[in-house]
Amino acid sequence: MDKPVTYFEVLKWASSFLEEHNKETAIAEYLLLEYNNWNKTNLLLHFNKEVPREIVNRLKTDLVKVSENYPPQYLIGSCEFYGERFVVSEDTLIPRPETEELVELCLTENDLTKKSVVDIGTGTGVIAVSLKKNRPNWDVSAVDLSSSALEIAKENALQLDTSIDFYLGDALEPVMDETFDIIISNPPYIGEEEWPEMDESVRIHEPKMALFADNKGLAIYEKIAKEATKVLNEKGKIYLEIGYTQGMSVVRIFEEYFPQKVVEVVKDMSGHDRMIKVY
Ligand SMILES: C[S@@+](CC[C@H](N)C(=O)[O-])C[C@H]1O[C@@H](n2cnc3c(N)ncnc32)[C@H](O)[C@@H]1O
Repeated sequence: MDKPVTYFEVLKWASSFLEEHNKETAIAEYLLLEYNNWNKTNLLLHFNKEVPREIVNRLKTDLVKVSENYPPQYLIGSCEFYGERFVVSEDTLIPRPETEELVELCLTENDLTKKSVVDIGTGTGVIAVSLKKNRPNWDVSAVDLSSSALEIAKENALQLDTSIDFYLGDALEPVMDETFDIIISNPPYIGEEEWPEMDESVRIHEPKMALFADNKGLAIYEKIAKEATKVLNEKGKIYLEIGYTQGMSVVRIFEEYFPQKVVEVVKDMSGHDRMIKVY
């Protein structure tokens, strides 16, 4: 890789490097697109063009880190979510496509009229910011237990020109003197016993506070349910992301606290139980 190379050649070389290290070969294309701020068509149009030396060097360095299980999104420092670009850091969970489905569900079921909304465990702020972007009349609050994650969320809200009230604290505790039409959350829901099965890049590099909850990952739902009884408006709704095995357990928790409401499991695009809707 020391003599001039084309994008085609560099992609081929990077893909085989990743394959040798049991990593997804698509990461090579992802990195090249991100460095250049290109889409796939731009890359195709550059296939036979020479790659600048600084890009070859950056790719080499980054591929070594990826081979050591470092998440590529942290190398780039940002990622796309629901059509917008969000800053990410090691202090925040990397937003997942399943969470875009949670945002989509909430937007599909709720119109533009003014509503008060709270996002619990906002992380990068992806849920809160995406809702505010698409429903400018909503008053959106967001809570996180991590002050460093909250700083990233504030930066994203500012960059994406959205006004959100941020609170540092535990679940709904900082907003107990308010009431809400919608409570939404992608909380930490992994139980400690699932730890060994998790991908090393997640285990080592993503923040534990964003991943784990006690009692097989159910403790946070219990806390949210209990506190929500005090702040959810009579006709209010709750939208939650869940682990794909947790459907019935989370339904039982919310049925206990909200016996007057319907509690439903919603599947994601892969057909897994992924969300809970309380209405
Ligand atoms: C699974 S991440 C979700 C981040 C972001 N909402 C997303 O969907 O990408 C969970 C977030 O909840 C925060 N968190 C963990 N326990 C919390 C608690 N008890 N109260 C508030 N936030 C909490 C973590 O710091 C983390 O940012």
